[in-house]
Amino acid sequence: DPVQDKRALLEFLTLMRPTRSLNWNETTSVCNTWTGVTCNHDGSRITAVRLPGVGLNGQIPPNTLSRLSSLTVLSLRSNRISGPFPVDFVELKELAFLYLQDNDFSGPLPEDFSVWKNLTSVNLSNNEFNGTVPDSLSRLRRVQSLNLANNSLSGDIPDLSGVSSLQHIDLSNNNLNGPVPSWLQRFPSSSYQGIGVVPPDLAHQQLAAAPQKPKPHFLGLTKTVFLLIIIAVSIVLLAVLAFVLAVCYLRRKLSQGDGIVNDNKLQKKGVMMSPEKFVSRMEDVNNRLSFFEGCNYSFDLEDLLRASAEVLGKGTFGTTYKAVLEDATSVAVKRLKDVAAGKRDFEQQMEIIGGIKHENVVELKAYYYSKDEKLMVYDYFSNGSVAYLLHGNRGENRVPLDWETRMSIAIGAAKGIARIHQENNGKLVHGNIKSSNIFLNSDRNGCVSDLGLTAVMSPLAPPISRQAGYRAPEVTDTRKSSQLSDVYSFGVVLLELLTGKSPIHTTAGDEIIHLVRWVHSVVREEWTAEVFDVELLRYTNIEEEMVEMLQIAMSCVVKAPDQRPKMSDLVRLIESVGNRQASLEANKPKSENEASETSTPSET
Ligand SMILES: Nc1ncnc2c1ncn2[C@@H]1O[C@H](COP(=O)(O)OP(=O)(O)OP(=O)(O)O)[C@@H](O)[C@H]1O
Repeated sequence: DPVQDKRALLEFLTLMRPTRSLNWNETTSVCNTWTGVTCNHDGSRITAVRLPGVGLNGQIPPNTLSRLSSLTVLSLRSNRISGPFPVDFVELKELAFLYLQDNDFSGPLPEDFSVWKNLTSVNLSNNEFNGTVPDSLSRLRRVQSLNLANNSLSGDIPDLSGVSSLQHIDLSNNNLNGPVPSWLQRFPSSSYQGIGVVPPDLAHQQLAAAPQKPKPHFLGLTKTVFLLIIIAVSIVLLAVLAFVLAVCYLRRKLSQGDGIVNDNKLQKKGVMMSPEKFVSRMEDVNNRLSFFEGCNYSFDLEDLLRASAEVLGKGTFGTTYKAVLEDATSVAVKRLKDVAAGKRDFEQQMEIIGGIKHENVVELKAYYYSKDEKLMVYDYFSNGSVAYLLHGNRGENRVPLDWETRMSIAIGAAKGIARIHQENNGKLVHGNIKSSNIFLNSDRNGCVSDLGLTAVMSPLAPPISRQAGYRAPEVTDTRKSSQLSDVYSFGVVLLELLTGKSPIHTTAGDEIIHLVRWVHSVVREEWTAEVFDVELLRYTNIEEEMVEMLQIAMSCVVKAPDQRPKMSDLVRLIESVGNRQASLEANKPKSENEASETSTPSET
């Protein structure tokens, strides 16, 4: 245990005396048991303290938190902390995420923000900070999100046009001088609404020039006007009261409802929930987002609920949302339905999945399990899935998916699946391989997502499942998936890459086509060339490779599972197709090489 850090936190706790009791016990392990505290890998230092809505009162005692010199995340939001911004926070040199919003801090902001070189996200909104916005903010190089809204800041808006990392800023509802600078105008207008856009001098001049009206006094009004005003005010008050009662009623319903998260909450933008209430409910049952080691995210379940969310799609196992967090990070959150496994089995499976660190497997960053909700959190892939790249955006401005990228997708996905098959003593099954679960990693190679869920879900029979086109014939329900049925599904993805067609699609005459059967029939008639995507016909010198890839794909989708190749063999085979083409290219005479490069559109 980090003894010094632990002592600093205990002193902080004793002096702050939160109204909600924390399980911070001198005799227990700070890294393993203390609520809201995270340590580094070897447990030698505390790196994150998150205490939102625990009823902290009064000023932060000096020389307590500031001794946690390895702290990167500090969240004390939604408490009743008062007093000035703690000057000794300058000691927290590693600080990257600082959340002090929704407190009663007052006084000026720190003058020199540049002492926190790693600062990535700062939220000081909803306090009573006054004074000016420090110029030193413009020297931050990593800051992505800055929220100073709803304070009493005044003076000029500093020039942050050079802070290229900035993705989100909110200066709204302060007394800052206008006009709104052009760099700020590239952000949504809500970022600067309610700041005084007229310089105070000008405002004075305008006031002086305006004819001064005598101040009305209610005793000077006629009786009828006075009565009318009273009636109007009463109606407004009644309406407000009715509204407040309705909101309270709805909130109660929600908190008693059958899930911590429901579709409405996730779909509505910026959903607010009383932090105190929410946190207590989470911690009562000791439910928190479980992050995996090495994950550099710093948000909690409440942040997820407050994030703006957009439905990406409904799949076999649930609905996936894109959530944009306060610090502008986007994550994909999969909300599972019909989980059959109990908590321990679920957690065990998540640990297996989250333990896989491979460039061709989409990393599970965190998960959440409660009786009513099961969530999985991944990085968000802004380019969309392979399904989107192949079948989406078929309009005029479609960017064709070139052959090299298709090969990189195939090789990457094959390596990812082969890696998954090594896990859990060589027994782990992906169970849901399809093009919407394959993305492009930073090297533009395929990487696979959504693995290992069949083991924890209720069984799904073929007619219900949307996996139909990818499912091997022997799989009668999803729980019977095997590594060899993964090979079949991967073969269907290869066919998709080669033909550009979805696994089940309809023709112009509404005939339903099953891709595997269609390819078989075309090949049987020896019209092999007909199967390939017309988009690929623009490239020269790739026919041989395409035919070899077609043979590999066909070997995966044979009916008898034991005649299918293993994933490790497939990696070798597909790589040899790619490598051979590369070496052919390299051995060509220079002029020829220049004239016709593989996967370069021909000049037709
Ligand atoms: N990490 C992610 N980043 C971006 N988009 C994603 C991410 N994960 C999933 N999606 C997209 O969200 C949509 C819904 O995904 P989801 O996995 O819930 O369903 P699916 O892939 O259609 O079916 P299944 O549940 O059988 O996998 C799909 O279009 C998928 O490509």
